[in-house]
Amino acid sequence: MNETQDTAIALDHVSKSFGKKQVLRDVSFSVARGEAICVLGRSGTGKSVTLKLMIALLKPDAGRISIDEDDITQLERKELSRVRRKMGFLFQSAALFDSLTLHDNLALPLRRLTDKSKQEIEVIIDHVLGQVGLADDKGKMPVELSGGMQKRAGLARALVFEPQILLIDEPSSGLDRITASEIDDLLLEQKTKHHTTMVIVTHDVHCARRVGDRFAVLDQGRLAALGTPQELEHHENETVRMLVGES
Ligand SMILES: Nc1ncnc2c1ncn2[C@@H]1O[C@H](COP(=O)(O)OP(=O)(O)OP(=O)(O)O)[C@@H](O)[C@H]1O
Repeated sequence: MNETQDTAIALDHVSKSFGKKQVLRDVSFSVARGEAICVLGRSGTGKSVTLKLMIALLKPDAGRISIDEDDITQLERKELSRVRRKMGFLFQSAALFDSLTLHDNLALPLRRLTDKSKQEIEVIIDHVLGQVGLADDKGKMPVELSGGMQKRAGLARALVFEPQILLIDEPSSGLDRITASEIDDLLLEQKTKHHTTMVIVTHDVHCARRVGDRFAVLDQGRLAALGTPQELEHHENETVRMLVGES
């Protein structure tokens, strides 16, 4: 397999500004199929923006962003939907619809975006809720779910389309250490069992070390370092060493 076939996501000289503020500066890195990359960096350094660029919620000012062989910066809306269908997203808030039960939150995208039968949809919902340990909670409203359960529900919703790529922003924010580590377990299982490619933005170095194969460290909008935790522990940049070191 050549390098292109083996690459799920590639950022190639990507820059992004908002008004006069330059957020990302000439960032290039790629994520191999089945690899989990954790994006680390201080607050406001462009981690979430990087994730949003990867699903074309934002457009770069310069550079290419490829998902498999598609440069998503050049795609029309219809083509973009085809590419996005391969991807699942879990953002900081699980973003469930408050007026729908957990079951209906999962059923809605399946009804809208696929021609699956009612029965097939029920099978998928039971499967993903079982995967995240919420099999008994499908009748609950989002407000009845704890923070950890909401994260798991968000993950379940990201999984309904069996995505090849998962983009996750802060999987453990707002969770206690034990609940956070349960989320890490789910991500790890998704990676090992389903070989899902993952990009995880996190401030939680424990999560990063458990789930991430490599770290991409952003510092003031530049890619300051890319490598395994072991490779980065002795990096020349002190910010990198502090971010990847176990506290
Ligand atoms: N849509 C937007 N419009 C204007 N500025 C934005 C927009 N999105 C992000 N920014 C700015 O870009 C910068 C980087 O934001 P981003 O959310 O990527 O940071 P981050 O590294 O994820 O931070 P944190 O760790 O605090 O979540 C910030 O200064 C933010 O204010």
